[in-house]
Amino acid sequence: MPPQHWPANIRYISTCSYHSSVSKSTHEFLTAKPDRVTASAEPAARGSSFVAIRRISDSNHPAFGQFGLFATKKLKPNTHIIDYIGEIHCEERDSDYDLSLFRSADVSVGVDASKMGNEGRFVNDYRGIKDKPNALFVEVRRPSGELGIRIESSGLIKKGEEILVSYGKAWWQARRTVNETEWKTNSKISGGFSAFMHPRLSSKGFSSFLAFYSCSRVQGAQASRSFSLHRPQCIHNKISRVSAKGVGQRRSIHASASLRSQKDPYQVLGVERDATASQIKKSYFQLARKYHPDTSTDKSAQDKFVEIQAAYDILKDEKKRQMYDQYGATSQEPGFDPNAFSGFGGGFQGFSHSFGNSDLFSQLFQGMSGGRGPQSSRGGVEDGMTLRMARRGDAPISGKGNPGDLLVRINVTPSKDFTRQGNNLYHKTRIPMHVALLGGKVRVPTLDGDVDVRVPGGTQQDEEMVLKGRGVPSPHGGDSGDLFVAFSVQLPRSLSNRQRELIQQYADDLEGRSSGGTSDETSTIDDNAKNMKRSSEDKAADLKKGNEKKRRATA
Ligand SMILES: C[S@@+](CC[C@H](N)C(=O)[O-])C[C@H]1O[C@@H](n2cnc3c(N)ncnc32)[C@H](O)[C@@H]1O
Repeated sequence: MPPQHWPANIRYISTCSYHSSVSKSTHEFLTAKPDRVTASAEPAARGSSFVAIRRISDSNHPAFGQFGLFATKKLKPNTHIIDYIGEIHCEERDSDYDLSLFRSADVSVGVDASKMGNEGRFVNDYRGIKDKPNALFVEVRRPSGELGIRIESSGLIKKGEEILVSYGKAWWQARRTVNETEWKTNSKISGGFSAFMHPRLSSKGFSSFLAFYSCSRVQGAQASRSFSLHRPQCIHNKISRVSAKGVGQRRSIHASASLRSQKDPYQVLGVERDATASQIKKSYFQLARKYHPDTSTDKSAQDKFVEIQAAYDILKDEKKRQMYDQYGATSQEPGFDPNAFSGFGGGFQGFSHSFGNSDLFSQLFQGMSGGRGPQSSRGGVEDGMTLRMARRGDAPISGKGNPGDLLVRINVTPSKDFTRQGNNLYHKTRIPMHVALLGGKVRVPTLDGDVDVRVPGGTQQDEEMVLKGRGVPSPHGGDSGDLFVAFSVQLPRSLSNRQRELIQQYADDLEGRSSGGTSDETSTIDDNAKNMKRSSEDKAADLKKGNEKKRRATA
């Protein structure tokens, strides 16, 4: 029976439902039968006994008019209040009730209670209501083996008090940002933890979010973990605010020890070297299920789970796998570049390859803030783009497992030389009138330094010349863009007498008149203007005379 105030258009369910977007292997993983039931003898999914849905009638409440979840009795700290029940799916959804359940490099699972769920869907965020939350989302393996999320009290909750959690700063930031402007162009979004899926993200935003999330998420899971944890030491896109020194220090704590101790991924996953992608995936899911720290009784489950993740990380990625096959474990080290010293790094990848092992972050910082780092400026990165550097993020809070990913949000400093459209660059160069008329050379900046460009005689104002391949390299490894050079013809503001005489001759010649005399003074722009006026008056007079002649001849 649905509880009081349950909305008629939403299905009330007491156990999670699985959407068709959840693949068989993901489903198996999410519902893994534990080797041994470790959880207490609590009900499979706690229902409504501790909570009631109430309409928010306080006009000062930010969710005024909506509903909230209230305690029906006094709840001690760490009480399992209610499970968050909804539809488990692997889709990108536009829902404010979509809680993030599990995320790996290639699957993202949410529990969405927008169309079906239980009372848990009515829990509000504490912001604007209380100083801090009194409850939190906790990930659990239910006694049935099902992976789920429940709401637990973090402190004492009085009878009648609203149960409030934290959705995570990132969720609110994303929500605000998405409402205000497009995600793509926003550079203010900081990473951070978000319990809910970010609302209304474009595909691009969504994948960025996944990456942000993977930085925060504790991998190599513990039996239960807080979903409201915000990890301030995570560094995302705020590179420009952090000193190179500070960044370097932080980084050194989490140097890629796990990478260095990497075992043969084929052996770890128990597959042949020529295994297909689906064989690898299958084996990964089997092993991940077997050694999941929540359910496995194996003492070394945690370490094995981490190894399995790391191995899969390489073998699921065609490029990484190819590199591993060719160059071995070193190829997975940060900064490894098979084409070292062979010139440009090749766009996106070149960017990450450009960092050596010594001090990745300070180099990164220099590259980013200077904006002239050869790899970053040639790498084809764009303003607002996020570079993901696998496992260069923070270490798991548990101390075990792979580090998260480092996401670097690029803020490209505008260039004074170029404007950019896609991979093409535009540069406007001034040329003197005589060069425009007679032809010549002009020095033009390019990403590789200044070059001489030949200007053809008779070049018109704003005419463009294309320097093929001198634009920005494609971040995806394709052709570089072009550099378009637009010519701006500069007219002299003043002429010497001789120059004026010559121009006059030119004008007379053009207009079929004999040359006039000159004075000894240097003409100014005003003189020129007067001359121009005079010359057009002359022209008009000539025309009049000509017409007169014509008329007479006709008559
Ligand atoms: C998971 S639902 C919570 C239940 C919701 N109040 C209802 O009646 O359906 C999340 C939505 O509740 C609202 N909400 C929750 N906490 C809020 C807060 N602190 N301030 C403003 N709105 C809040 C927002 O509209 C948000 O999208």
